[in-house]
Amino acid sequence: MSQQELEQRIIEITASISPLFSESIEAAEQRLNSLTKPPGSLGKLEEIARQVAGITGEIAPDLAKRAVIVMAGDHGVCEEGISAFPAEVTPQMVMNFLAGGAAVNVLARGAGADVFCVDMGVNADLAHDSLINCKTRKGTANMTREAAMAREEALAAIIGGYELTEKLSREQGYRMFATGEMGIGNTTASAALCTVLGSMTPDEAVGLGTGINEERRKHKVDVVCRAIACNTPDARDPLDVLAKVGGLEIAGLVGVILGAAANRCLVVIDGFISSAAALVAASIAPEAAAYMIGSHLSQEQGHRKLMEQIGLSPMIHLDMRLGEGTGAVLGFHFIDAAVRIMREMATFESAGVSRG
Ligand SMILES: O=C(O)c1ccc[n+]([C@@H]2O[C@H](COP(=O)([O-])O)[C@@H](O)[C@H]2O)c1
Ligand SMILES: Cc1cc2nc[nH]c2cc1C
Repeated sequence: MSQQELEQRIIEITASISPLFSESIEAAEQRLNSLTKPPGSLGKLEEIARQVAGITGEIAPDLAKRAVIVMAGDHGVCEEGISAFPAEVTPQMVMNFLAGGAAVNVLARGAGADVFCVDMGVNADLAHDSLINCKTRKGTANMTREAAMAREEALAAIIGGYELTEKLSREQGYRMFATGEMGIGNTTASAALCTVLGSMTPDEAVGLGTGINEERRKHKVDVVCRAIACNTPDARDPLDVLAKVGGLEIAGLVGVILGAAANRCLVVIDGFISSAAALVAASIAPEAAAYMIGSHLSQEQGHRKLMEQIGLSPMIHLDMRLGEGTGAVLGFHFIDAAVRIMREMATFESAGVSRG
């Protein structure tokens, strides 16, 4: 596809995302109020139940087909010494995902989810039967010196994530997705996205990532400032920002989120990097935000403010900061709980319990 065709495709995708079904939200609300509990007493589970109904059009949908999509990509900005780990961990962890040994594999098995691992731009030649190849380039450029990627590359990566998600939904019946990622250096790119597209200062957006100390965090703040000064991304054009200071796996996740929303699927958002992708997706297509469900609050310091800016509230607080989709997959358990409440709870009428 030419750049013009890719741009046109994004416009079409954005236009295809519909608001939630309001009648189904009302039906869910009525059902919740008929169940044997004081109104509203199941808190966020009730909110989730209404949102699930609005997304799918069903009060208690079958969400057995669920997947976590782990997008992997490398970051040229690692040259600046912004991570506690070397860049070669990205391809090494991809092989670990494919072997089933990473945290996300374990938690996905516990939540009945399938793991799809995608090479969006790992800086290595990887070959494995189960690896989905969506590589646009071998890692981004060092964004303190030039744009992380060309606009066309960012567009192609979004479309890659979109098409994968659409295919999984339409051809294989997946109805619930978790966003996952792996990319040494990607908390730096995410912090830059939050600074330009969110209303955060670099100092608020930059955290410790995989575990740097405060002195290195200060240096990371300076790296984010230099990347923004070098590229002057246009905050009114989220695709420009994504291309200049984002990442290939982040672009892939933007596509996953848009693909889920366009196909009326739930998309459960993981930690800081996934939420940065969610911010980009909501900046491109505001209607997509209604399909997002926040999972956990990451320890990465910018995450709380980022979630607030997207309008997401985390279901769980477990002091995690791993990424991979681990928090999002745990979130599946709470969505299952909300659906089960809708399906199995007795009503005041059926149980013969008096209303207040
Ligand atoms: O999801 C999070 O909130 C999160 C917070 C800190 C680190 N990570 C993971 O750690 C890697 C990025 O950290 P860093 O320090 O290399 O920028 C990347 O692979 C992420 O999946 C993830
Ligand atoms: C080992 C390791 C596993 C990860 N998973 C996601 N990010 C990660 C970063 C490191 C360093």
